[in-house]
Amino acid sequence: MGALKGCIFQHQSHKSINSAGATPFRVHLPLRWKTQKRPQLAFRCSRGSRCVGHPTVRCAAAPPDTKEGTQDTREAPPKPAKVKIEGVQAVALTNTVTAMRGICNERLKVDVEYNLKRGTTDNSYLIKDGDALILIDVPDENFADAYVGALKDRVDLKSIRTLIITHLTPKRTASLKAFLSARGGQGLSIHLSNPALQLLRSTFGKEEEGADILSSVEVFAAKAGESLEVGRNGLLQLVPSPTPRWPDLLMAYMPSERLLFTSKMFSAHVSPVKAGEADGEATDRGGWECYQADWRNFFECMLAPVARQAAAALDRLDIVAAPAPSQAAPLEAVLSALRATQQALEATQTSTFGAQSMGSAGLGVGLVAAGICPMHGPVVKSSVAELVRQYREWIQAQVTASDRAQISVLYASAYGNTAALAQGISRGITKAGVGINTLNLETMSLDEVSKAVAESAGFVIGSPTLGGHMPTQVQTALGAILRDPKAKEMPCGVFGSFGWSGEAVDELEKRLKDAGFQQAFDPIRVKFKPTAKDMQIAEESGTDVAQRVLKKLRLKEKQTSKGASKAEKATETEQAVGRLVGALCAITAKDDDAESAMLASWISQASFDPPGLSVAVKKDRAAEALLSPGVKFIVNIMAEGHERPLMKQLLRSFKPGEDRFAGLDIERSELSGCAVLPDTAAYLECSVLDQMEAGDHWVVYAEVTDGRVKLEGAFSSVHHRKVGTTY
Ligand SMILES: Cc1cc2nc3c(=O)[nH]c(=O)nc-3n(C[C@H](O)[C@H](O)[C@H](O)COP(=O)(O)O)c2cc1C
Repeated sequence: MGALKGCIFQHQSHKSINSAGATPFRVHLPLRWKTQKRPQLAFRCSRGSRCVGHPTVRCAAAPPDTKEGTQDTREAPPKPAKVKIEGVQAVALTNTVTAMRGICNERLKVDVEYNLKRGTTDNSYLIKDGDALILIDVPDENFADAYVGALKDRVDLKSIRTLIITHLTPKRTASLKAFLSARGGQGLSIHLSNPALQLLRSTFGKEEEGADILSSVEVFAAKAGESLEVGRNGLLQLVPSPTPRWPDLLMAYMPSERLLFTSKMFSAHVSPVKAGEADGEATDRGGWECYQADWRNFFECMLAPVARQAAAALDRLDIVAAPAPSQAAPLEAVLSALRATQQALEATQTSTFGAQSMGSAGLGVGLVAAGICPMHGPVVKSSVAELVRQYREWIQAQVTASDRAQISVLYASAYGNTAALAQGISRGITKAGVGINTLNLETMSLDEVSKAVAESAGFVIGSPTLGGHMPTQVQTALGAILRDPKAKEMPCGVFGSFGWSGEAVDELEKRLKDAGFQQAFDPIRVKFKPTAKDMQIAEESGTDVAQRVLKKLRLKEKQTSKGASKAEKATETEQAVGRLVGALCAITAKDDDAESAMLASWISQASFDPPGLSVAVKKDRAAEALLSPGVKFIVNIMAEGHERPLMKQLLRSFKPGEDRFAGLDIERSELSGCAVLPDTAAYLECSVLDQMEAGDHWVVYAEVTDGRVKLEGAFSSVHHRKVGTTY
């Protein structure tokens, strides 16, 4: 072993790492793996000799603690589940624009962090340019074959002369490769942002075949304010819109059709297409009422952590929603109405959202959008005004929360597993009404990390275990935190994904503990990809750390104000609201291996036929995540005189992911698998149909699909209060 200088792995398999004996090695790895298709890992042996990289070198050394040929007991990472493709559908949006979308209607367990319960679509758009065509985007690699096939059936690939790429990832370069291999590069120009161009060159362009095809393509880095000509009189304006999450994001606006191609912005992971729907049939029926929860969820996962930058990107676009069409009106009708009103709009610069013209970068005037064409989910037609207005409100709420208190979420992640946990934690923090500053340590300087922590009221730090350690970037960030005396006063937490030993999280925990830091939740250690339960724990941990931060803030505020009780301080209105009563219930919900329960009295019957009810769920409740449309849950209605043990059980504080029913004699519903609690008056099986934001709560509307009376003759337990400011 001593003679071994190092080894290059051409294939990124854990088995090969194991057989080379990763344990005594120091791993120097490019954290940009996720942006590389087949990464080469440079190892350095524990004696410090630098690895001499050569792609044909193969490491033949046996690990020191196993005999050659003995079976390796370390676990290989689970294979990612294959996404089931429904097909690729072409839908004409106008006479010149057709949406081509790859459809997946099943629940995507592989992407549990995005809560993909209603499938998703991967959209691209074909624009008629005289006799030629412009293509906007190629889909994820899962759709590559079906997509190129569908495109070939529809058009002569050679007639596509321009390709605009609004966002590029390694998985999209795979589809690009399929497209270019089928078409050839001659006579094609590609427009993309500068960061996307760098990625294209460093991945696809490095492969022999890729470099060959690319050499015949004209590639342009898009500049702000740049326009491409479309047809005789039309234009397509390109708007680079970088955010920290998507530094390469590019949007495009087509004034002649008033269509805005927004890439990831205004996307939703939901499939608006029913199975078996043919080309041209889909109309993306419905708008805000159908997809609001999906748009919101996408925003919370992807944009809430970078709200300030998202605000800047939105300002740059300065979208002015066109007057909303009636739901059934075809887009064409709206467009002609728009043509008549646009001049007036441009002259006054008054937006539909009030006098909020925010000054666009590079485009001069507000963009009148009759349709928003995103990368995922439905084309936004009837809900442009609503969606844009809500985006502004969500962003504003996030910025306001950050102004009050902010938590830094610091992480590095080579394969996205630790990143997924960071996402879950961030969601939990947002739910509690605290701002977040998410920092991918791979791309941040030490100064930026120190500044972010100094401006925060709490922090969480996450790391994968690689070669028995945390990567250098995490080590460095941890060093900066340990040196900051103010950081020691902050609620904090650690998390990370690992394969077999998981030293990184242990080390993070130990070093913070030894230095006297207060960790708000138990370390989150997840083997490879997080399950639904792991994500639940991550989310609840995020809420825990945020609530600690808020508690500290409230304590500070209390010290500066004279302390009277809530009831004494209540206004007459608040006392009057407190006269509203409800039945005392316990909601039990289950989603895959994640489960939760909560005490609830804000439940009312809301429909006779079919029977339906509404439940108000506080936004920072753990169970909130399990009450999204499509989910089943049970309302256990407590019986007068029997409520105490259940209340005692459910009102104690639980650790993230802790079993809420330990010690209770519960039964399981055959219909939903949810817990049926003992000694209740009755229970109702419910299915969530809709969700509406209502102040600091979500109002969930659910259909009652079944029910049982358990204690014949028992009265329901009623919850009385003094004021309307608490339950
Ligand atoms: C080169 C390499 C070395 C690794 N070394 C370890 C290790 O020493 N111990 C361990 O528990 N897991 C190890 N793993 C497994 C990773 O920790 C695991 O894949 C984890 O899910 C990565 O998290 P991420 O997706 O956030 O990067 C290693 C993986 C690779 C590719």
